[in-house]
Amino acid sequence: MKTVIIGTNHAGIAAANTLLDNYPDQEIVMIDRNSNLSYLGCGTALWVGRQIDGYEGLFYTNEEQFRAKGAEIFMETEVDKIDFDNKTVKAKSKDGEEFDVTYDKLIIASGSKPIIPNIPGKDLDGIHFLKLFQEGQAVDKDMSRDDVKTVAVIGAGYIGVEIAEAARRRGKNVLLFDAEDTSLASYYDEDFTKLMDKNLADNGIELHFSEPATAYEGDANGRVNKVITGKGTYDVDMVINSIGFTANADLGKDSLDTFRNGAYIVDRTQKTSNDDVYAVGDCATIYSNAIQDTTYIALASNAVRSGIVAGHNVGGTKLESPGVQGSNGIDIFGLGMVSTGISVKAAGKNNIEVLYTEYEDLQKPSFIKDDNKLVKIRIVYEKDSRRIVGAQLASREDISANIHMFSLAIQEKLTIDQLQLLDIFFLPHFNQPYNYITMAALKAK
Ligand SMILES: Cc1cc2nc3c(=O)[nH]c(=O)nc-3n(C[C@H](O)[C@H](O)[C@H](O)COP(=O)(O)OP(=O)(O)OC[C@H]3O[C@@H](n4cnc5c(N)ncnc54)[C@H](O)[C@@H]3O)c2cc1C
Ligand SMILES: NC(=O)C1=CN([C@@H]2O[C@H](COP(=O)(O)OP(=O)(O)OC[C@H]3O[C@@H](n4cnc5c(N)ncnc54)[C@H](O)[C@@H]3O)[C@@H](O)[C@H]2O)C=CC1
Repeated sequence: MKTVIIGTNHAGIAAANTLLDNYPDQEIVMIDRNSNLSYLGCGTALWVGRQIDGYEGLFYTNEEQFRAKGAEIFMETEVDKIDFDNKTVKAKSKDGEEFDVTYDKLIIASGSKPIIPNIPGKDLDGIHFLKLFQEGQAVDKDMSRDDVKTVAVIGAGYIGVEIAEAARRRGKNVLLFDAEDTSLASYYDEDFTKLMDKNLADNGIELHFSEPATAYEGDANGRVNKVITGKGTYDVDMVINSIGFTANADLGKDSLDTFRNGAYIVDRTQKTSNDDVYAVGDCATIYSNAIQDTTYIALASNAVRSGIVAGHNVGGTKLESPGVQGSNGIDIFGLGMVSTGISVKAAGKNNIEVLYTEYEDLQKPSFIKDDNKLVKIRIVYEKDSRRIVGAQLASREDISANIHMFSLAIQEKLTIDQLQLLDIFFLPHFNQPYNYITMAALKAK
């Protein structure tokens, strides 16, 4: 059996390793247009903000490791067409050499691409995106220029907030713009986003919300020097666009069923509408247990899991994904926030009628004087069924591991009432006897 994998980043790597490690008879061909693989984009802001020594540790594998396992791997090689009828991938190397590769099964792991704001001035120098390692390098280089004093970040989602922090840590004036009236609007409800907005402002980031950029202007050398919005004109020396990702799924768009954003629609085994073609990671849809429907969530965690699922199914072991909750987290200037499932706001957008319960308390009993910070929790549940559909937590303590339990609760359709008397251990070094999870659940109407 010969399997071709297009795209060798997180999803493609997970599929390839699953096949190579578990199905020795498989012939694996991996193709990627990039010169590197396994780059953890999540580390870009840490590196650019000088919170880690450099970028070297942000790669967790390389092409030699795949060759050693027996795969054939072509880097800097672009697939420009797939002939689904003849089960052939048409590829072109960086030297212009064109060649065909046939397959029995195909796994498309072509990922996502940043959404480009289609506004005047979008092609000026000094305007950046943050997806590839090379784009991180370009941002880092530009930020090292002495004449770059003011950085505009367009989009205050996860990438925007993280790179705004990094630019501030590099001593820049930072202007953060978003079309919504808060940061992180698609992940948290207002009570939580307000905490992050204050945190950003307290650390010197100038917030411009409900203020999308409408144009960029440049100097005589063609370098951006102004951001224009409906509310004003701002002098800037550099722009970073981070207004979201969309699926990079052009290769199969005329042959495979696609979602409203173009992603390949897949079933729980990652199979597309073609029996011999699987799609994994950011180029594919995913099943959300919170909304109980197919959706699109671009995360490395989902990419890895979907790659494992596809690998086993292609290898011959039927394995269905349990679906996801879109669990995610962020840490900015020491404020940590984690969420899973849907917020109250997102429930409204999905026409799901919900209630919520919340609680705020110190992590540990008040007699613990050191490292004892406030924790804010909100649990969102469906009004009629009382099924838990989301949770959000914020603290300056590391409370991140709590979110996994809520992820499991959503996956397993537990109700808010089942949480009330859940056995949660107590030790003052860690937590309180009247735990905030228990207290929030007991308060649920
Ligand atoms: C700055 C940043 C920070 C992030 N932080 C986090 C985080 O903290 N947590 C988290 O879970 N997620 C995070 N993400 C999201 C995460 O990186 C993506 O969800 C993940 O990369 C998706 O993996 P993927 O393999 O599906 O796609 P991609 O990473 O997009 O990889 C797709 C691969 O396909 C190749 N390719 C595409 N088309 C072709 C073609 N025609 N021919 C050959 N090769 C092709 C590309 O070169 C690429 O290597 C972050 C993303 C960024 C950019
Ligand atoms: N910590 C994590 O888990 C991280 C995850 N990622 C993932 O990578 C993907 C891409 O990240 P982002 O680009 O930050 O997307 P995002 O979806 O997190 O945020 C995009 C932001 O841009 C705003 N926006 C949209 N159009 C706009 C416009 N025209 N003008 C101004 N603002 C506009 C939105 O309101 C939103 O706040 C996401 O799926 C994200 O979850 C990225 C970084 C870190």
